[in-house]
Amino acid sequence: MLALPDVCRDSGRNESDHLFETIARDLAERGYSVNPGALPAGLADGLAQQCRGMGSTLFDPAGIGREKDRHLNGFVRSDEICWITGESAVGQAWLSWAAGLQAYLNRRLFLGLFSFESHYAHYAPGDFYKRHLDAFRGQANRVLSLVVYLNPGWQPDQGGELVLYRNAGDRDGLKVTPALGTVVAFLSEEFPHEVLPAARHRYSIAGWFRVNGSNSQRVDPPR
Ligand SMILES: O=C(O)CCC(=O)C(=O)O
Ligand SMILES: [Fe+2]
Repeated sequence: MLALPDVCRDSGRNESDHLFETIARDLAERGYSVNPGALPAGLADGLAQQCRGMGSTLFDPAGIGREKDRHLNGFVRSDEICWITGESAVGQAWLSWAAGLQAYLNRRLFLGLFSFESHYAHYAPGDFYKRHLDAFRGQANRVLSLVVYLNPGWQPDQGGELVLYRNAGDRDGLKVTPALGTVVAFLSEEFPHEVLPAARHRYSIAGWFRVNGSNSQRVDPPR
């Protein structure tokens, strides 16, 4: 078992409160927030180590869509993923950090975020995820997307950027380098985005906060 004292001792509460406030303000003003190097360093290092140490057998090819609608489509995305369930200390620290963000945003913006799901993603050199939306208005209940990057020493010429388009008509987008500790949040129904191919292995966590989608047919959360 790896010792991860920084992660467990210091959940980065004060540090994170400042970040959470920046994210809340950005979301209220423009619907997205990009924060280079903002994840508490101990947590970022622990997550970066864990996803590299897991070995490829724990990753599955990524699918498109949820539950019944899930299918594989190598034309749209070619990465592989591993859901984070909180069975390890570092997984637990991540989920508790995300729960802190959830509580903060609910207090500040009354978003009514109800559950959170997240996975590690591994893009091998050349892998990509074509332009897409994480949720469709009125259909899904994913409301806020959260991505953090786990790549120390990423160089600008190595590609692998997230391109965040400000609306359906935007063709240029805002490019985000997937460097260690960068935290990105955006409204899932509003911002099309894509992942460009990279020259090196690219590790990240992608997560989604959902509102309560329970109805007479289905009880949330689904897992
Ligand atoms: O890794 C990224 O930059 C974004 C990933 C993404 O768009 C997704 O998993 O839905
Ligand atoms: Fe996405």
